[in-house]
Amino acid sequence: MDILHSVAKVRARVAQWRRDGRTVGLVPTMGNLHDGHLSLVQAARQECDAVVVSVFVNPTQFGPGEDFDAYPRTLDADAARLRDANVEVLFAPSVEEMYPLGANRSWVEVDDLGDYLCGADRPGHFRGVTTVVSKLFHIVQPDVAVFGEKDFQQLAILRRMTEELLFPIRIVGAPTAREADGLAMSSRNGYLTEQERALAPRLQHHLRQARQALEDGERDFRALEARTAEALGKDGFGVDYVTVANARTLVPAAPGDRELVIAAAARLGKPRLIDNLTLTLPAS
Ligand SMILES: Nc1ncnc2c1ncn2[C@@H]1O[C@H](COP(=O)(O)OP(=O)(O)OP(=O)(O)O)[C@@H](O)[C@H]1O
Ligand SMILES: CC(C)(CO)[C@@H](O)C(=O)[O-]
Ligand code: BAL
Repeated sequence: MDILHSVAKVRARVAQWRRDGRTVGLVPTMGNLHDGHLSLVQAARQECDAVVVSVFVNPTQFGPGEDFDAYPRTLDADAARLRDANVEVLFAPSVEEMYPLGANRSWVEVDDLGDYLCGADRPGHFRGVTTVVSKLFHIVQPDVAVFGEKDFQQLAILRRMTEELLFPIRIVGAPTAREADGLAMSSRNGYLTEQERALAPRLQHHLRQARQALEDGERDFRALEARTAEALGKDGFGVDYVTVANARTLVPAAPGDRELVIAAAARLGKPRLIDNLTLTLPAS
């Protein structure tokens, strides 16, 4: 595996692969890799002849007061894991390489799907994500790019961006990888104290309870959200949102919606954890 830091070197490597007739997969990450990231790499591996994983903590998707400076940067350990996974290229650019003119003035923004869920709590976040992912798409020009369903709204927004901006790239969503106790894997789980870590799976537990209630016939979505938020609060979470949403539009679900996502973001000590479950209601 090669670790490349410059846009020019990645472009040259991909051009060589293209001359050799090889297909290319891209897995964008912010590093501090865990088994969830590795499952994305496996998915890319299955689809493509050569895999690029990017590790870049993207400043433009962090809001003021968020953890840009503290975000774990563990490039040596990440490289070792990616080497074991037979990745061809690890692209680890500097901020200057990705934002050559300094303060960014050119943005890619999806003017939809961002009004609810994390978009409501993190103004500007998804504009930073779509901008940096567009840059990565232009640099690598992959056939396939893989993103996790754990970041459900991010995946929906990136699918929309890819389709509307006519990127000739197939977006693959990978299922959420979980710890044995159900907690969704996340780099930010590393911020949890031992006591918080023991509580953290309760987020998934309450989402499962909510899904069960829907399967059992609950149709008052707002009441279910309130009950779930209250249960999380009693467990010690600071709840940012619990929303039963239309899985396609991400708008809070209305009567008649059948493809649903139950999504939540909740703070537990330092980190803000997110998780979601999807379900399809039977036709009534
Ligand atoms: N548990 C997981 N299962 C599947 N995919 C995941 C999981 N966690 C993260 N991903 C995906 O990995 C990619 C890179 O995410 P990122 O580097 O932000 O990891 P993260 O663990 O989610 O970190 P953070 O704690 O910042 O949310 C994204 O597409 C994300 O959806
Ligand atoms: C897609 C991404 C790598 C863009 O910085 C980031 O938002 C993430 O890690 O999910
Ligand atoms: N996985 C989402 C990246 C972020 O929280 O900034």
